[in-house]
Amino acid sequence: MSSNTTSPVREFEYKAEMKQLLDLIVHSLYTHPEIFLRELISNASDALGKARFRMLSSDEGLERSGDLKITITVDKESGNFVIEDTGIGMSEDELISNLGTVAKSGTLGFMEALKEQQKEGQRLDANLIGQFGVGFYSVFMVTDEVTVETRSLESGSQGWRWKSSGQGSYTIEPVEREARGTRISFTLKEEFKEFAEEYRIEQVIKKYSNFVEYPICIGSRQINSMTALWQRPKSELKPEEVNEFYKFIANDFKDPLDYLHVSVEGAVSFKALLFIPSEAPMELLYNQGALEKRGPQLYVKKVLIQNECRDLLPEYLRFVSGVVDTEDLSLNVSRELVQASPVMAKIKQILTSKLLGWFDTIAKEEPEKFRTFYNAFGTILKIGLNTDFTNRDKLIDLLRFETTKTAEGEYVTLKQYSERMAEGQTEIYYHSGSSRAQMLAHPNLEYFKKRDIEVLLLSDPVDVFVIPSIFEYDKKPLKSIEKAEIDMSTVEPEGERLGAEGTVGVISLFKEVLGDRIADVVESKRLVSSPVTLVSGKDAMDSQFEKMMKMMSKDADMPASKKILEVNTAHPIIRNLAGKHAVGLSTDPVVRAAVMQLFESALLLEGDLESVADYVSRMNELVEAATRA
Ligand SMILES: Nc1ncnc2c1ncn2[C@@H]1O[C@H](COP(=O)(O)OP(=O)(O)OP(=O)(O)O)[C@@H](O)[C@H]1O
Repeated sequence: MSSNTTSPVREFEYKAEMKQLLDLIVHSLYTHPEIFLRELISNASDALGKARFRMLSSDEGLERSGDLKITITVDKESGNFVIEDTGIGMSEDELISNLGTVAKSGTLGFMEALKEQQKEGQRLDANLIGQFGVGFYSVFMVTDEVTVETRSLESGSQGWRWKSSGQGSYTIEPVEREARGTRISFTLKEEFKEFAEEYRIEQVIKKYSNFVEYPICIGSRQINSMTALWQRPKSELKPEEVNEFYKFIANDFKDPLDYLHVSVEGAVSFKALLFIPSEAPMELLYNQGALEKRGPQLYVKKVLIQNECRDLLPEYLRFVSGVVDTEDLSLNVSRELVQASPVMAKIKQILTSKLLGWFDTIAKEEPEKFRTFYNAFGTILKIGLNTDFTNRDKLIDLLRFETTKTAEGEYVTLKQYSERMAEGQTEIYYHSGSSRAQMLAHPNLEYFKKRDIEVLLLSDPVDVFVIPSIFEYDKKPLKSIEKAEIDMSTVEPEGERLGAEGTVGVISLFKEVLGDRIADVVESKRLVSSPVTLVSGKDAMDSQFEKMMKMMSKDADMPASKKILEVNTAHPIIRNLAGKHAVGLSTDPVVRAAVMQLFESALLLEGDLESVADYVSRMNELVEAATRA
């Protein structure tokens, strides 16, 4: 390509603002220098998109020959780098306005952001470049001089060469250029010669531009093997292909549990391909806080804008991975603008509702799959109950519970529970504890077993935070069975109850021995076969909830709130103690030890017994007394 000798090379000065910007790019950006390649590819892909559009929308005067593609050619020895596209190209005026000035509104924002970072003493991140629409200039991070040769796709148009060292000026001259589109060439600075290695370029392409919809070739080899799957109609998606895509974007080695293809046209338009992983990712298993940083990838017009976009889904749905691609945002939108954009808010709202609907469909149509899903992500979903009030009812219907009437690992919904409640039952009962076995052994269940009333068994630690906040389902209040307020019509205990006098006596004995370790002692209506049990007062915290609070609080010595002790006045032990009291043996050490032991056994069942040593030594005293000749 020779320069046209009849036209002089014209030199242009950059404006002061532009000089400042270039200076920042050359001297201040340290992290992610590979961004330059993403930016050049993104510009090339835009240019190809515009060319395709022009070709589709007008018939005449355009050069249509050749494929729409991007070709990269490198020379390892010299560090020469060339990227060429067959896109729309630029006229002289376009070159001047596009590559010579900073007319973009994003640029000032970019400089501000860089200055902010600099103030905070951070290493400046080239990633910012893409967010502010000054992508082309990132090339000055890796080279001292750039040549752009370009020719517009209008038939018979003149070719132009633009050249700059990014210092203070650039030159433009006409050239003879046969090919349509743009060719950008430069020599890499010594420290960036890695980008003249094919493997390195391939890495960067795979990382940022794998789903650009035009071929990106190094020489004649196409690197971006996959197309933008989400852009295809759902019916054309092959499961193997979709699985491969998932593994690539989610860095998972297993196939996803399921995927959802979304295509929305209307007030906002976007396409999405979303995945439920087959297992909860490690980082989420141990740290739900990690949700905050996750999110699907955001593409704008098939160009990757953000890898983990937090604004597309509410936190409790961010275990879902995938891609969202919209035409309704501008490519050079900044992160702050993405966040504040009404487009994003709308997409988030639509996606949330689609996802919840999808989970519900899985539940109805593929119960086994739903069980796997719920076991892995149920706990995370529950976060939504206290954060997403718009979708609360949908979330409540997705909840699953084991109950006293299900087998282990079998679930019911609140709807099922409520529909099979016996006549006369007006409340939904739950019991929380650390395991199913421990919960089933609890004396507080005796009443419900005897009356054949189903009780939800909550063993997920987060349940105690979320389930009570449901308050009621289908107008039926949810009640913890350990609350003293539950209205229990008397169920017949095993054996005969004490008379009024005996009851008053034994209660006063318990009160006197236990003193301020207990809030109150009352006659139990719920116990059938156990002598005593502990319950919480109407306004007291549920004991499981209290335990969680204690675990989370720094104050490990936080005292447990006092419980109400219920005594079963038909139980032989209680009757015996009433007898001792009646004959004036309240101060007998064995009687007192027996009372204390009953109380501490109840604590033990709750998991609240503090001194096991005292408990065991008292037990030995009692055994000794019982075995005394
Ligand atoms: N390969 C190309 N072919 C045609 N025009 C190009 C090419 N590269 C850049 N341009 C033009 O130069 C302009 C400036 O590019 P630059 O990368 O600085 O910003 P941008 O592309 O608008 O923003 P961003 O890089 O964030 O998408 C582009 O908008 C485009 O008009």
